[in-house]
Amino acid sequence: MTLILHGCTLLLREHDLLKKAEIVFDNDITAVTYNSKQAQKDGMFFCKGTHFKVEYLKQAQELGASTYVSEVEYPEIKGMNALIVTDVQKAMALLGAAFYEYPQNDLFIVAFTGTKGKTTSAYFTRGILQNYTNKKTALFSTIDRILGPKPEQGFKSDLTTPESLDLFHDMRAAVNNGMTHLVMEVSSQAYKRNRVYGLQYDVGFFLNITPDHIGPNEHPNFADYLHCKLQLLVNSRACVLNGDSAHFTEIYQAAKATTPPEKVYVFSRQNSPQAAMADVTYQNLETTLTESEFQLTAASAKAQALDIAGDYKLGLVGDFNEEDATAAILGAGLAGAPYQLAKNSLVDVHVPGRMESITTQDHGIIYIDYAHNYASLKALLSFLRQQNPAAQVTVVVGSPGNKGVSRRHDFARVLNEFADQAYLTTDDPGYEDPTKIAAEIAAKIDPQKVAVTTILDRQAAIKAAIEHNQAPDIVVLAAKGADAYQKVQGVDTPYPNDINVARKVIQELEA
Ligand SMILES: CC(=O)N[C@H]1[C@@H](OP(=O)(O)OP(=O)(O)OC[C@H]2O[C@@H](n3ccc(=O)[nH]c3=O)[C@H](O)[C@@H]2O)O[C@H](CO)[C@@H](O)[C@@H]1O[C@H](C)C(=O)N[C@@H](C)C(=O)N[C@H](CCC(=O)O)C(=O)O
Ligand SMILES: Nc1ncnc2c1ncn2[C@@H]1O[C@H](COP(=O)(O)OP(=O)(O)OP(=O)(O)O)[C@@H](O)[C@H]1O
Repeated sequence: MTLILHGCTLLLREHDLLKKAEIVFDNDITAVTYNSKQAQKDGMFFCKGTHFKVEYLKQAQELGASTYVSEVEYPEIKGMNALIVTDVQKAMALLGAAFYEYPQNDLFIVAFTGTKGKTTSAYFTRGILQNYTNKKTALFSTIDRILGPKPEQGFKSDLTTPESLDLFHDMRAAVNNGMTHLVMEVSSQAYKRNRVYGLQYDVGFFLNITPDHIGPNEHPNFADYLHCKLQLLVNSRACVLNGDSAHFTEIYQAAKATTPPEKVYVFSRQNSPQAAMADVTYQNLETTLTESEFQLTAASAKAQALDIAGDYKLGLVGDFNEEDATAAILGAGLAGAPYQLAKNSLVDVHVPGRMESITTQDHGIIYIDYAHNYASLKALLSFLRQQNPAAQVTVVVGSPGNKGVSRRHDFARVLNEFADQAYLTTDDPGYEDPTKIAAEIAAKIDPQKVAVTTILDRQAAIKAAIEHNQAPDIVVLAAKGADAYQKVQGVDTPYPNDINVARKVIQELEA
């Protein structure tokens, strides 16, 4: 793949991004990168980021990069073309898409944003579309990125939504691997950082929004968080909205502003206030310990045309999973997948670390779930309370360091509302002291309502919680899902994951 330098300046000018172009020699660009260590001969290097240093640009030049794109000039760098732009992230997304020859044009893209449920909905949608497309659906999720059918074409994700260059690189790889569809998660950071600038989706979902990701490295306030998320709708050819989301009026307005009404779909719970205007409603039929059954009704003519109404079964419990599954059925339906195929596919979908359960002989049921903010932990615990009114609920939980600091008090609040016992432990402490994080959670827990024990060693905390639990009581291992590491002092320290730890503890206890 090649970019012509003159073409780059034209593209940047067209988007009013180019401040200045210093062309030393007019060569073709044969590589693009933002990582100096990966720079190549005749490559284009993007100078971006909070911790950027001129040494990186020097290294890129030494490795052969001939052009740099930057918001500031580096006069000390001689013998390189310089494209000075007003926004390097936007420039990188535009030039990245051009370099990889617009792979998005060869993919039907279903995109999800929302505070909660992106990964689950993406997995459900892909589960259906894999059968509909004969295994030609790629996935860009928080858990993993799957670019093709072979095991080596999938890997663990570092970000929910990758940097633009990685995004377009991976889309191109997916197309080259024969993929025709892509299901992807779009984080608010992706818009804040222009990782998806210029990208259009065939179907864009707004699942829900509650305060989260507000802090020094993320969003300055809730208004900014909502604004970033709404951008997804402006860039979607068809929009699907959860009518039960907070801020629905603003969400609906954003969708209507740029998408014709016949391409805007609303879904809601059947008994919700928005049901009257919803195109699709859903209601629970039956829930067991491991399965839930629900019914989807198509109210409007455009929803009926999709052929998705009927009864469905999920191998995952939790009323929030029915919400995510309804979204997925609509997304797959808009891609063409009909009812029977969706029904048969959905029942088999497994989402790593989301509502996994282990039924023990003597120690009750253990639930492992990724709930890691107020809204998701509340959704999880209120559901389990409602399903098991006679059970005592023990929660093993910690809160991360250096981000989402408000979660500490939020966790205390939700534990006060729904738990009987809490084991406070370690969860990605980063550069903070986990003892201090646990103490901050504990300080807001009402000891009259919740018995608190702090055990920083996560495996030991899980063991203690399960050991002391008896049927019909429940243990919830919250917030880490299937994470296979703890982030400690900037290092991803291997951790066997909560599911494996729980299995091992139960095996030892019941041997
Ligand atoms: C705040 C944020 O979005 N930061 C991301 C951003 O960092 P940055 O652009 O500031 O880059 P930096 O780390 O300061 O490094 C500066 C630059 O020097 C380059 N470099 C560095 C070293 C070197 O030797 N040579 C070199 O060229 C780096 O490649 C980089 O381009 O670009 C990096 C990739 O280049 C990301 O890894 C990093 O994500 C950080 C780790 C992160 O945690 N981001 C979170 C907040 C995030 O994006 N989360 C969302 C989900 C949350 C949500 O729902 O909003 C996500 O999509 O994952
Ligand atoms: N629709 C929903 N509403 C509220 N909570 C949900 C919903 N769907 C899932 N959850 C809860 O949130 C947790 C995370 O779900 P999921 O990974 O699908 O969300 P996400 O949007 O990808 O989250 P994150 O951005 O934190 O990675 C689940 O383990 C579950 O407890």
